[in-house]
Amino acid sequence: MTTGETRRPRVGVMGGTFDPIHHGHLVAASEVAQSLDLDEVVFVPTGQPSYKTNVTEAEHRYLMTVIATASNPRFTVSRVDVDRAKPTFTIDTLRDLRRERADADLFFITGADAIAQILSWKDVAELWELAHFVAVSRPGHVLSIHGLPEQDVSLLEVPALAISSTDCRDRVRRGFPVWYLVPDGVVQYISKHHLYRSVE
Ligand SMILES: Nc1ncnc2c1ncn2[C@@H]1O[C@H](COP(=O)(O)OP(=O)(O)OP(=O)(O)O)[C@@H](O)[C@H]1O
Ligand SMILES: O=C(O)c1ccc[n+]([C@@H]2O[C@H](COP(=O)([O-])O)[C@@H](O)[C@H]2O)c1
Repeated sequence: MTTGETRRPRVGVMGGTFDPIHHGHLVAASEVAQSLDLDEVVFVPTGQPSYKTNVTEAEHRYLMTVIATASNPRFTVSRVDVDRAKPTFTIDTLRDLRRERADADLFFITGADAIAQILSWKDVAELWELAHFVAVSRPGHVLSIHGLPEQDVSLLEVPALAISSTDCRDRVRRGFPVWYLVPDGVVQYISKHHLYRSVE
């Protein structure tokens, strides 16, 4: 960059169902932000996820995401997917964020399990034009760029946290603690709103 040129903001986008958000999500976003020198990471809870059924009400998942990210000045939360009255597809997420952040470069963050499925995502050819994709390691999943466009996808090893939302929900349902798997405020939110007590 020559003197006088302004740097384009570098914005990470962490999409997820976040049912509930846990420390695996937060560590992934933090590590990518550090490694790619991001100015901000926007967490985007899905509205109605396209491939998951029986998820918790979007407003609860959104509020838990706000609570979990509140203490990090680089983390923000977007309602673009929660407020869209149709199933969530990343193509729509990125189109909306591009409109809002026309001056920024977007970096969509996924785990190793999600990137392995990406070729089946809606309008995948256009996804590469809207953002660079950063896939992070996740215990139990192979992190691979095989079959993906190398110029559009980066891989990053992050500290291994064997945490999943499925396991957190299951622990709450069985009466086991989720302290230290999810942020303290999220533990309290789950308890206050009696989430995950029974299988819907
Ligand atoms: N422990 C983890 N380490 C690294 N990446 C993760 C981890 N948990 C989730 N991710 C990634 O975060 C994104 C959002 O994940 P999601 O909200 O579906 O959580 P999950 O734990 O996979 O949920 P569930 O168990 O309900 O399927 C996905 O790209 C996923 O791969
Ligand atoms: O666009 C798609 O076709 C698509 C299919 C599956 C998942 N995604 C996105 O991948 C992210 C993680 O999804 P999930 O279901 O694992 O929480 C989230 O942002 C989803 O919107 C996107």
